[in-house]
Amino acid sequence: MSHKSAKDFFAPLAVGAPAPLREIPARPSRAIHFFDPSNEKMAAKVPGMIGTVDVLLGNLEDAIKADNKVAAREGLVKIAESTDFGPTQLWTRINSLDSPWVLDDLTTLVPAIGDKLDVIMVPKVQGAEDIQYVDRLLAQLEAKADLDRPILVHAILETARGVANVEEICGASPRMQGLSLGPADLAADRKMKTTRVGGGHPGYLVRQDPPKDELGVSRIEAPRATYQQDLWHYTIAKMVDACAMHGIYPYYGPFGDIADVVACEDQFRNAFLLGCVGTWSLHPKQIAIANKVFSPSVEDIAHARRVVAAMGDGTGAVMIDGKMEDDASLKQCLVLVELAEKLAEIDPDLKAQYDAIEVDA
Ligand SMILES: CC(C)(COP(=O)(O)OP(=O)(O)OC[C@H]1O[C@@H](n2cnc3c(N)ncnc32)[C@H](O)[C@@H]1OP(=O)(O)O)[C@@H](O)C(=O)NCCC(=O)NCCSC(=O)C[C@H](O)C(=O)O
Ligand SMILES: [Mg+2]
Repeated sequence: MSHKSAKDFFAPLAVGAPAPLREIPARPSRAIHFFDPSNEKMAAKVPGMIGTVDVLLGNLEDAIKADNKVAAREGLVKIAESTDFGPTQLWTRINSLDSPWVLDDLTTLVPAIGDKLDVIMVPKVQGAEDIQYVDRLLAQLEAKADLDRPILVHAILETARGVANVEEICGASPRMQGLSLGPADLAADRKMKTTRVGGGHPGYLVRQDPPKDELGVSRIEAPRATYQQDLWHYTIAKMVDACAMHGIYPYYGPFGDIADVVACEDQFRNAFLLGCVGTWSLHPKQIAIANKVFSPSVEDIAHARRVVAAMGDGTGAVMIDGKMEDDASLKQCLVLVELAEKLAEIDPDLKAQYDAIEVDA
């Protein structure tokens, strides 16, 4: 595969297109809330969600019936034109690049609402060539629409080839904002034997070793604890590393068991701890879960601030509550403190909680 030379990487791909960003802003995006713009009930809820969710995403791809594709696209244009999104970002998920709808998605949305769209999510990305196609087309459309800032691109990791090519996808364009896991399509593409949209599976487990009898013979029929494992650990970790390497942002994806808010929270928290900055929300009740999980806890921020205060210039080692802290733990604490500061800028409740923390070094 040929790569652009370094000097051309940040050059606009069309005459008159806005200059690419050199750094992707770390805007809070704990929940990317999906809605169907062709569904009147859902669309009616959008204005009331502004300010309560970091990202609203008008979905045009899977979950939208073929007969409603045009209505969804037109519905999104109408909503974007008539709504002030305030602090909430507006994203869309376009149809897949091999579908009959995607060209009209892009050629309709960019001229009509390109100035309001922050990020375009591209599904089923297979490799750098998919991002480069969208990159050039967006530059042409942005130039034609006289936009003054580039629309960013987010890829969904939902094919085996996409996972294998994850690093080149992240580095394919300066528009790349981040990646999400698409566990349902990925499971199908990999021929995993599951039927769910994200989350765990009771069959994916390890079992405690068997106890032995008095002669030292293993009693394999004895009751033994089993521990369910995370089907998505490998892919999320791979995605997090690729994103971190390229200065862009990793997200978990959908959790389809809307009723199981407990397991949803667990899955989101695993992703948060591994380095993801947010997740998808498919139903209004998942927004609060995501906002809670992807905001550092007051306890973690209190501890992180103690470490920052105690470490002074950042060199050497100190003991806090019986544990050694040094440059490496300080850097972890700074990740949390900086995230808390960003979130406090847009979330007054969190700001009040973080401001109430007293640091005794
Ligand atoms: C999952 C749903 C189909 C459930 O819908 P419903 O049965 O209507 O739920 P409720 O009765 O509990 O809804 C209560 C009210 O809330 C409104 N509602 C529901 N969902 C949303 C929403 N996402 N945004 C705004 N408002 C919403 C209902 O209309 C009810 O309103 P009212 O009657 O006036 O009280 C539904 O939630 C849904 O379709 N969600 C989105 C699904 C989606 O986007 N799926 C695609 C993403 S996942 C994916 O693509 C897989 C991925 O790519 C992969 O490969 O892994
Ligand atoms: Mg999918």
